[in-house]
Amino acid sequence: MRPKRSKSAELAQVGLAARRAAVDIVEAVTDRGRRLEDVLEGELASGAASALIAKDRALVRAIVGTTLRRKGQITDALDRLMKSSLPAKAHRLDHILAVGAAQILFMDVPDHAAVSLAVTQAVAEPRLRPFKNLANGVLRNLGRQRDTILADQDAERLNTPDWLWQRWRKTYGAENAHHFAAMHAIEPTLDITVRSDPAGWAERLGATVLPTGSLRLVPSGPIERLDGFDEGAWWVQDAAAALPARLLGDVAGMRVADLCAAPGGKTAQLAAAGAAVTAVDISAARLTRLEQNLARLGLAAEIVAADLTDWTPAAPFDAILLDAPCSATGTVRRHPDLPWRRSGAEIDSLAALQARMLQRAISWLKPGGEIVYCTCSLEPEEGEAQIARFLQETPGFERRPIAASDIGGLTKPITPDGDLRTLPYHLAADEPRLSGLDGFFAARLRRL
Ligand SMILES: C[S@@+](CC[C@H](N)C(=O)[O-])C[C@H]1O[C@@H](n2cnc3c(N)ncnc32)[C@H](O)[C@@H]1O
Repeated sequence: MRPKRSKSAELAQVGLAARRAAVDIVEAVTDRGRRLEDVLEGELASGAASALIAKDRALVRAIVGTTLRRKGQITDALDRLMKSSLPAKAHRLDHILAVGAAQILFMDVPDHAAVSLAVTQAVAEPRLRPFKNLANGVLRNLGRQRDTILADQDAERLNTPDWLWQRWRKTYGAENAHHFAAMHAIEPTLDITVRSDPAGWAERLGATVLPTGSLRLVPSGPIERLDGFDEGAWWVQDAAAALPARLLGDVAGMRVADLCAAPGGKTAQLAAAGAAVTAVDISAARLTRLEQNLARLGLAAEIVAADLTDWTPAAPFDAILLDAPCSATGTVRRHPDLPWRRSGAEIDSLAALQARMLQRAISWLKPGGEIVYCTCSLEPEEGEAQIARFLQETPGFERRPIAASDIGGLTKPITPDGDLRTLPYHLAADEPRLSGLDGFFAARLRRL
């Protein structure tokens, strides 16, 4: 007969699987530079977390998110308590300690549980076993000294790697850099774009209608189970990401190119508004997602898998949206892994690619037609400076300034030149969790 396992032993087993999965994910992101979204998807589908139920999967997400959002503070706190760094062969223990520290410092997990689960993981790995007392001592001390350590830290500065901090300080000033980083510590809400009846859907989903028309909610449970998902009434899209397509105005009946379209949030907006959309992207895998998204929403578009730097359309367009590939530094709220996987070295080459794409795209526009250029970056090279240079060097185009009425009456995200510049702390609400926007830049240009 199989020996009966006690309820608490089973719970400990589940707790352990969740922590193991969290450590695997943090290791893949920080040591191997993998994207958090991809690793999470893989782990939950077939890795250590695949057997977990929804509640425990959510715990894995929460632990990993906290470990990455608070990475700087966690490293600083552990450094204060460890006399020397670990030998290379025990490097995985750094991740086990970080995941333990995230729970002790920032999560509603009893200290003794976080400590014991970390020590159990160390004991289970022969290379780490000799360090089990160290792990135990450091994490227990962390629990004791939590308040003193946290009070002594500059959280925002620590949680932003140097490359990003220096850039933001130079462009926006230290105070703004602090404000950005403060927003990055908060797990953002779910923003969705509805096809119609925002007020009705807000009521059904318990959401708020933002001034820009997007809905904002804190979902309980998986997104696919929310009301209206299966019937294609809405799609997930940050409220800032929903603005660029709106800048094209009424596109009903127009031929519109959505360039760099996948996974299709903006394609869906344009198609839902009645445009005949040609959606172009280089990535076949991402276009498959775009196709699936459109199918769920009951929307259609011409889908083209092509590299924009050598593709040419058969006929010109009435309007174009170019959502160019970029450093994505405006999306750290939703991608807390990004600052730790990037170095900023890619920004100049991305800016050069964006300029090339923009120059090609404008030649596909009918006279009098408009193009919206946008990036989800906070870096001026990919936004303001890009457009300033474009207007200086390209005759036959003018900026059509963005007005507050184009973006639901918001005035803060409009630059003196009339471009859109959303910042992570825009759209402040009383409740921090309901505040914030991704950092987007957009400019609207007209062919004369
Ligand atoms: C910011 S994402 C687009 C997001 C999308 N517009 C949306 O709203 O869902 C940038 C896209 O550019 C695509 N891309 C990158 N280089 C490209 C190229 N040379 N030609 C076409 N697409 C490219 C990427 O595959 C990626 O899907």
